[in-house]
Amino acid sequence: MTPPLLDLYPHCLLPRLRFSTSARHVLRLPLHLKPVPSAFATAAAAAAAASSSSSSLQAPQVPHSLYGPSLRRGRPLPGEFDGTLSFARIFDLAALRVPAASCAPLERRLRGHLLNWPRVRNVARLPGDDGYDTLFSPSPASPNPPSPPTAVARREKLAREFNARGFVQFPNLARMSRPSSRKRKEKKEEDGEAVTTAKGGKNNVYVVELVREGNEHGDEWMGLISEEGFGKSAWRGAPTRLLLLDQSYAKRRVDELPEAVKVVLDREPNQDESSAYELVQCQITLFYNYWPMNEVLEALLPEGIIIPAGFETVGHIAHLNLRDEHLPYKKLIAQVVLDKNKPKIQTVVNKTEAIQNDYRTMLLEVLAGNDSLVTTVIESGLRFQVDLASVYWNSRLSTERQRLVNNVFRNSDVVCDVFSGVGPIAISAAKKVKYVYANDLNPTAVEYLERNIVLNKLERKIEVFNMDARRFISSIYSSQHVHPVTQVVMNLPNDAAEFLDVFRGISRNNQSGLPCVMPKIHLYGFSKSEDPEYDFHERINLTLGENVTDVEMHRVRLVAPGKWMLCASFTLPESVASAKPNYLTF
Ligand SMILES: C[S@@+](CC[C@H](N)C(=O)[O-])C[C@H]1O[C@@H](n2cnc3c(N)ncnc32)[C@H](O)[C@@H]1O
Repeated sequence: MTPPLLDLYPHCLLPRLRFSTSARHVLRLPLHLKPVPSAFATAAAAAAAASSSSSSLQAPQVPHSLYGPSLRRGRPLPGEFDGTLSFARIFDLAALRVPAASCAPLERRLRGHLLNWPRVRNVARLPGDDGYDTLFSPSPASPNPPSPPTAVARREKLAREFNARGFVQFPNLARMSRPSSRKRKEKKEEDGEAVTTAKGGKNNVYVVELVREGNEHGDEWMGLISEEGFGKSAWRGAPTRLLLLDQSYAKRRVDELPEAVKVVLDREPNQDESSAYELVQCQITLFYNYWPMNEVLEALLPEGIIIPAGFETVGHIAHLNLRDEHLPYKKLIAQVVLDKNKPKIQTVVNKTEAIQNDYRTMLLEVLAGNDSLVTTVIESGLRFQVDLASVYWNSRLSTERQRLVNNVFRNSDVVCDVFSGVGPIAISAAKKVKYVYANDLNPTAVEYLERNIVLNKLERKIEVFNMDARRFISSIYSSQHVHPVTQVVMNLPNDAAEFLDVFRGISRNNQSGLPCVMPKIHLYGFSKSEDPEYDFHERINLTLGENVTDVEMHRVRLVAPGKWMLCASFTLPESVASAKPNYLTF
């Protein structure tokens, strides 16, 4: 029976602080989910028995530090216990309200006592509390400060002084008169309801508000909390800032604070003997956009499931490798990955089957974002267009490609890339070496290879072939190619070694009239053996029918527990090149 669905909103903001368009979707999660951490006990219910393929493996739960923000701490927004999982969490803090001008020196002085949460600035400004000084500072000629102007007078003055430079001089006004295009768009998308991003951090990651109850300056601060800025309840004093204090000082009285903070509060009296700085209580609300991917996933997924920690990226595509236990939640996981990695990531896919076909392409399922699997990857300053649905690409091999090009190839080399794919080795080699022959069996890969050669303006240095590897190697050595090959790359790790026999007798077919140069071969392979180098060397000897000496082995990477990808580099023995061929290619 299909379990009932529970609507989960990535976060629930107050109506005027609605969710940004990127994450406004509703996450629909099967109700049979195990309760999410205690903070969300009301949101997701029941045990995660539903996953037929779920593994019994218990995830090592990372202990949560007692310090810093966490979805497990704080409290939800009021009135959010209606079955909706909320990611908005409120935390109580203490802050020093200080004049804006003293903020920077005080920040230095109170270092160690200020809030130190990732991605939260310890200086908070409140909307509306801005610009008064710039606009209405008394002229040096008149020592008496003018009485605060009325709202009408302020608007008139602004209108008089606002000109082309106004946007520089009065950033607040500029913001009010010309909302950013993004904000305008959001406004439209919100069915006419205004979305405000003015409060607190960037992109609604967090919002700081003063706690009004019990605040002796309650009325005064009311204006700051309004969104109207210069509206009728705007702040009338000089600009102030809040220096957010370390979370351990929340709700403490002045006499309970450390000496360094007390000194600031005690020793900076105003002319009227009142302190220039005051201790205020405030609250910070952290929204869905604030929380890192792993925290959100941990809240959403049933307890005991290993939280998918990472993914590979290919251009705008995030490539997940989900375990069986994740599959019932694959769309949910993908949506979180998308939300947390926008705008760089636009599409999230999962591999549905291990690579098995000749072209080494993957069967991918698009789980979130747009459906396009055609993307552009930039590697070592070169651009590669790739269609992940029909060609091979592996960003994890970029270090290995650089090793070959930077440390192994010389400028005078002529490189033969037998299994070139869309050209990451061939094209980066062509930037350096004299000439490149690049081949692949997959016609689509060859199409992209040609496209990428043009994209990187290397048409004159690469010749492209679309044939089987054996035929390609034979034809390179039998026909009259101008450039004698000095380096051969064979990057088809599962099977490349099997193709080595094609080198037997290649000098016999040499029709160039020139002596046959023995190329250096860079052959890739996998080994699960305890001694992977020995194992791979044995395979090379077997296929070539000779004992090849001086083989340099390089461990490229561990592709699975106990399984190494290796690169064996050796000069083709003359005895092999002149031996009787044991394989007919034509
Ligand atoms: C592992 S990929 C390597 C591609 C490229 N070197 C890279 O690093 O992206 C192997 C490539 O070999 C091609 N291939 C497979 N069998 C082949 C064959 N018999 N002859 C030529 N190319 C082949 C596949 O189409 C694939 O593009």
